[in-house]
Amino acid sequence: MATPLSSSAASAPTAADAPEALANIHVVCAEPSIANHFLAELRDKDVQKDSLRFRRNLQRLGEIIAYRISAHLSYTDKTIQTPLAETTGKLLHDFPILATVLRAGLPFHQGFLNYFDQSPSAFVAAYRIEGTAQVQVQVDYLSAPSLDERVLILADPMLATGKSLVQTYRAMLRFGTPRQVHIAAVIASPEGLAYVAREIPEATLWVAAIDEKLNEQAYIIPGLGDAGDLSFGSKL
Ligand SMILES: O=P(O)(O)OC[C@H]1O[C@H](OP(=O)(O)OP(=O)(O)O)[C@H](O)[C@@H]1O
Ligand SMILES: O=c1cc[nH]c(=O)[nH]1
Repeated sequence: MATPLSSSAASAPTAADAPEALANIHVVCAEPSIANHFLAELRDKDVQKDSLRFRRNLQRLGEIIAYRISAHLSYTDKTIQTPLAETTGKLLHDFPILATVLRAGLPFHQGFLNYFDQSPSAFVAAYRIEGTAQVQVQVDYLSAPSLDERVLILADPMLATGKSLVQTYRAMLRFGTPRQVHIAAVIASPEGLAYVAREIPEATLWVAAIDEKLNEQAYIIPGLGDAGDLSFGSKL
């Protein structure tokens, strides 16, 4: 099912929102792991010249967060016959629906799909309208299966103001009510993360890192720049 959607502006998040005070937020790079290495490469303007590596690092962080989320899903015992004996395996009860936001979401999404290989996907075209005083997001196109009673993972690498994720999620609810919601990003601003946590309290949030702030153009500082352009080339 594919539906064109109209634009709307959500109320602006403020820096006074403190994500530290909010439960349900997992910060993957808070502990040492290879995820920190992938994130450091994503941020490095010299390494960014290699767009293949940039996309692959987004994908690898998608894989890592997918693995972390998998610990929160349900499994069913199944009898398995090996070549030598019978044993019991645990199979994922139902594969989550994987939703992402074009364009920058695509490599991150692929990381989730690498692990949740039987998952259906949902795609949203959303973009920030340039030249407005406050960030406004246009949601143009949404293609999704039924979300009723499913686990939904909504993944977008950059969580700046949080408006893209909040508007995308609201638009997606036209396709049903999920029983569990996970929202994943690579880099979040403190105010954007607090905004998403406030507007979507039913979601568990997963981020690789929480950065310092947004700049006047609502870009994340230090951030990594424009994830869509770095993945796929600059827009006109
Ligand atoms: O939290 P927000 O303030 O809404 O910003 C985040 C959005 O910005 C990026 O997309 P972008 O608008 O750069 O589009 P692109 O992927 O097409 O380059 C990113 O992938 C998010 O969708
Ligand atoms: O810092 C930001 C903010 C929005 N989108 C990006 O790609 N980067």
